[in-house]
Amino acid sequence: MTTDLRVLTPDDWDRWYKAFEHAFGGVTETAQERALWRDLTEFGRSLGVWDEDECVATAGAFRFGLTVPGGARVDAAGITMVSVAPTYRRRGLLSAMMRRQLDDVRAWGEPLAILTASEPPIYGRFGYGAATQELAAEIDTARVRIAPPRRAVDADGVPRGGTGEGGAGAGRIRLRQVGATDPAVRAACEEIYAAVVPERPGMIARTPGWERLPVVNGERERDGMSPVQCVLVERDGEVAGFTLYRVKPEWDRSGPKGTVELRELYARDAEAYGELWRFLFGIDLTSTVRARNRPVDDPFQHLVSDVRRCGLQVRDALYVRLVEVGAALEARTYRTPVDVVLEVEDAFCPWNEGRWRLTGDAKGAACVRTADQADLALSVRELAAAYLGGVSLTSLAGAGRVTELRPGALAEASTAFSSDVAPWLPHGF
Ligand SMILES: CC(=O)SCCNC(=O)CCNC(=O)[C@H](O)C(C)(C)COP(=O)(O)OP(=O)(O)OC[C@H]1O[C@@H](n2cnc3c(N)ncnc32)[C@H](O)[C@@H]1OP(=O)(O)O
Repeated sequence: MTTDLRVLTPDDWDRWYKAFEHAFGGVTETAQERALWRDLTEFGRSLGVWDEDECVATAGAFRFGLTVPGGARVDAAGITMVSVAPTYRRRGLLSAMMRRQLDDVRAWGEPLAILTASEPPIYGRFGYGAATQELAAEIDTARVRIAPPRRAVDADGVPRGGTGEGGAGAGRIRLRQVGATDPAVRAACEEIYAAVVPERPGMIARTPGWERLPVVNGERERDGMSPVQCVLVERDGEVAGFTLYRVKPEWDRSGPKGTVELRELYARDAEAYGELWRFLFGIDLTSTVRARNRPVDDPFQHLVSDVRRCGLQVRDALYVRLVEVGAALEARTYRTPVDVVLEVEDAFCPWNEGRWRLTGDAKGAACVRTADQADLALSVRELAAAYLGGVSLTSLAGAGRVTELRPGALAEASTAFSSDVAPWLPHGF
C-alpha cells in the first residue's frame, strides 16, 4: 500500500472532513456545524493520509492553553478529528499519524498533547493517560428538590436583596432570558467563562471562534430538543453567571414530562450558581434535568434533597500526553513540597525516558535530568494520568502501575500531585 501523509490544505478540507464523518458512521453534520469546524481547523497543524485522490485518514491538532494545577495556562496540542477509513483500518495509519503528530508537537514546543477518546483502548499505547473524569446526571426534578442557601445578610441583619422579581435594593439578583447567539450575550458569557478557566485544571481557554461551539445546534443531537437557550443571572445589572440549555417537550396521558438538557452553567460565585440551578429545576412542564458533562465535584450535589435520585454516572474524559516530561512537570505547581526522582518509561517518545528529579511546592517547580537513584518508577502514561491532580499516584500504585523504590516517596508525591479542585474538561473538541 502506498499512501501519502501530508499537511492539510484548505482546498482539501471538504474531502478530508467527509472522510472523517464517514469513519464516524457517515452521518453528515449540519451546515452550521460544518462551518464552525472548518473555521476552527488549523490547516498547518492538521494531517491527511491520501491514497491517490482519496482521503483515507485524518487528524488535527488545535493550539490550546490548558489550565494546570496552580492556575498556569500551558500550551497543549488538542488532538482532534482522528479517523481512518473503514477500508484502511488496522494497517498502521493511526500509528503513523500519531508518530508524525507527536514529533510535530514537540517541534512546536508544546509540552502537552490532549484529546478525548472515542474509545479508551486506543491511545494508551501512544502514552496518553486518562487524567480527568466527567459526571453525568439525570435528575428527577419531580422528586428531587434543590435548595441553595438564601442570601447572606449584612451586618445589620438586612438581606442583601431578594431573588427573581422579588429582589430589592443593593445586590438585587435578576434572572434574564436572552438570545443565546446574540453577540453581546456571547461576549458576556465568554467573559464569565474566561474568569473561571484559571480556577480549574483541565479547562481550556477559548480563543476567538470557539465561543460559537456552545450554541451550535447539531442535527444529530437535537432529537426533538429546542435550540440552545440562555439565561443570565445579573446582580445590580452586572452579569454574574449564565446557563445554556435546551428543552425537550414531551407529554403522556398524565401530563407534561419534558426534559431540560444542561449545556453550560458558569457563575462568579455560589449565589449566582445556586440561582441558575434553582431556575433549571423550576422550568414549567419539565420533570428531568439532564447534564452530560459536569465536574465530578460539582457543588449541585450538595444542594439537592436526594443525591441518589440524581442518576449520577462518572466516566473518563480528557486524555493527556506529556510530550516533554521536564517542561510539563515544571509548568504546574504542587500542593505540598515534593522532592522525588522519577524513573520514567516512554517507549513511544524515548526522549522522555530515564530519571528526572522533580522539586516543587505551591509556588513553583523544577524538573531536571539526574543520575540519582529513583524514588518512583512509572510509565509516561501513568504520569500523564496523575498530571492534572485528579488521579492519585497511590491509586495507580495499588494497580501495580507505579512502583515505590524509596519508602515514603509515594505518599509524598501523591499528595503533592493532587488537586483540591477536580480537573475537568468543559467541552469536547
Ligand atoms: C481524538 C479523536 O479524534 S478520537 C477518534 C478516533 N476515531 C474513531 O474512533 C473513528 C473510528 N475508528 C477509526 O477511525 C480507526 O479504527 C482508528 C483511528 C481508531 C484506528 O486506526 P487504525 O489505522 O486502524 O489503527 P492502527 O492500525 O494504527 O492501530 C494501532 C494499534 O492500535 C490498535 N487499535 C486501533 N484501534 C483500536 C481500537 N478502536 N480499540 C483497540 N485497539 C485499537 C490496533 O489493534 C493496533 O494494535 P497493535 O499495534 O497491537 O497491532
